[in-house]
Amino acid sequence: MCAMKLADLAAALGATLDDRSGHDGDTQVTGVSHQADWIRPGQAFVAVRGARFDGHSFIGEAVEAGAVVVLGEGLPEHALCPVPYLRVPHARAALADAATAIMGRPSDELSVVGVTGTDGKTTTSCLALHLLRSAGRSTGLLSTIGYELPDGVLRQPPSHFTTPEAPQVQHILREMLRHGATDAVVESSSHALAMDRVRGVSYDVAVWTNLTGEHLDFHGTMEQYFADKAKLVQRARHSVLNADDLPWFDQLLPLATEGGRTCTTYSAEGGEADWRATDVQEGAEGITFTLHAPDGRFSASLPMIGRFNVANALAAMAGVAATGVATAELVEALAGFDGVAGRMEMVERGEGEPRVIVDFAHTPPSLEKALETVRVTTDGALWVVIGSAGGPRDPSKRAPLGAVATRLADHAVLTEEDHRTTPLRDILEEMERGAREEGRTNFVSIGDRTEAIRYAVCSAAPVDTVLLAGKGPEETLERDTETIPWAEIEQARAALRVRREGGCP
Ligand SMILES: CC(=O)N[C@H]1[C@@H](OP(=O)(O)OP(=O)(O)OC[C@H]2O[C@@H](n3ccc(=O)[nH]c3=O)[C@H](O)[C@@H]2O)O[C@H](CO)[C@@H](O)[C@@H]1O[C@H](C)C(=O)N[C@@H](C)C(=O)N[C@H](CCC(=O)O)C(=O)O
Ligand SMILES: Nc1ncnc2c1ncn2[C@@H]1O[C@H](COP(=O)(O)OP(=O)(O)OP(=O)(O)O)[C@@H](O)[C@H]1O
Repeated sequence: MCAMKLADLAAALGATLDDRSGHDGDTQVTGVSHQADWIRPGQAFVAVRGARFDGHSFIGEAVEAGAVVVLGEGLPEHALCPVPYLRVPHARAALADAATAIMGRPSDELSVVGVTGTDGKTTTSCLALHLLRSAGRSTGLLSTIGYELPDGVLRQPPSHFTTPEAPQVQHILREMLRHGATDAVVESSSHALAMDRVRGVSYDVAVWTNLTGEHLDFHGTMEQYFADKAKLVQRARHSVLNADDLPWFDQLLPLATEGGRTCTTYSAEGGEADWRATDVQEGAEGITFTLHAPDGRFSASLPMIGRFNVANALAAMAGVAATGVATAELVEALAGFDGVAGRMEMVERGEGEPRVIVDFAHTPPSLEKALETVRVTTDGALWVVIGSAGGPRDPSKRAPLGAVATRLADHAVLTEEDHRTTPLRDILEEMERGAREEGRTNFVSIGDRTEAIRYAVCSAAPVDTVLLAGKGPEETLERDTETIPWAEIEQARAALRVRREGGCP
């Protein structure tokens, strides 16, 4: 177990001990958490003042669970803290620094590839993991889909995040090391970069996919969103940048090369870059292209659909090449990639059945790209089933999603997607408004997602494609205050079964 003395922890954080509670510097601190009900005996509780709660109100719960010290930006007047209180300037920074110190700075012993961007982070992370492992590197992964130690078993941290809070990040990196990892791929969300969840991770390589409007409810402006994500590039020894991602590429380039750090560039459009793709041919089962790499030209084959995956493949190859893997090896490994669950995943189908694809696209730009790319290999009509999340999630994307769905598909089925306590009718009306403003009427709204999927699968002709967008691999659906188990791929299979067995209306 990792542990450190309270006095050493205070020194490492540059913190002041509040003498109201007295203290013993020799107390062993065996871990740290921001969440009171996760505290185990001997750990430190960091009281974070958040948007919804003040962590100080959970001090009693944390101490009862065994917290030996509390860290925070200041104990409220008259508040009781029966254990030592360490005053720190920034609670989230202290959370990360404490976790990093207690876990013994695991990332210093790993070669870490970080991946950030609005779309394609998970796909690029999984591609990088596959390429590293194919090169014989013992590699771990931390990503939206969960985390993997080098044994390749997918596990879930105790909260569903792309990048969990710093104690989980540091713990998982330590576990990777304990299981013999030399390399790690860390998908790094903009929230994580903004909220110090990955402070304490020393990145060797930063991979940038792209930046489009998302999460503006949290970041406020595109400039702030960019600045938060750019932190990854500013911290890495080497960066891999997307030359097609304008205007951001031009702003990132100087940041990536500040202070003698290095960078490589890629372009899936065949533009000027170190890694380029030309002659892109999309087939029903995969894509081929000519790869122009710094050390030569190669014929590459990617067993995935979706033209944007060429960009993800280039990003992953350039990122892994920066850790010392030869291009020929990367090209060979790419051809053996199994894909990522819930991202352009094709559902098995029988004779006379439409092609059904499960995809995670849930932003207007990614939906646009998903529909455009699926269109290329669709002989008949294109159907899309799509919803938009409720609760605090960015409401400004609802109307654009309706617009994109009805403009680029022949038939759109608007439905639920984690509407939480937001009235579903309000979300659907926004999506319908977006469609109507485009002058489109090719949609129906069916609130129940199971029924919506069945309707599309039953209505589609054998030459058609049905894209089930938005849920991808997610395992739950949030309906009002209920969270129900969900598996989109099973929903798709069930709908095809209904069709096969003559159960369609
Ligand atoms: C905007 C955001 O990311 N907020 C996160 C943040 O909230 P916050 O700082 O406002 O904290 P708070 O909820 O007010 O709570 C304050 C403190 O009290 C503690 N607490 C709270 C309640 C309790 O019963 N006990 C307790 O100890 C909390 O752990 C926290 O330390 O810290 C909380 C504790 O970890 C998170 O639950 C919360 O995630 C919210 C719910 C969330 O949905 N985050 C999403 C948007 C997110 O992080 N997504 C990114 C990006 C995904 C993508 O790119 O698509 C991700 O990395 O997953
Ligand atoms: N490079 C890309 N550009 C645009 N869209 C993409 C790209 N890569 C993937 N997508 C689309 O975005 C969806 C999500 O892909 P992926 O999970 O890899 O991205 P992500 O950034 O991890 O998303 P999230 O953070 O929301 O999990 C895919 O299903 C696909 O439709």
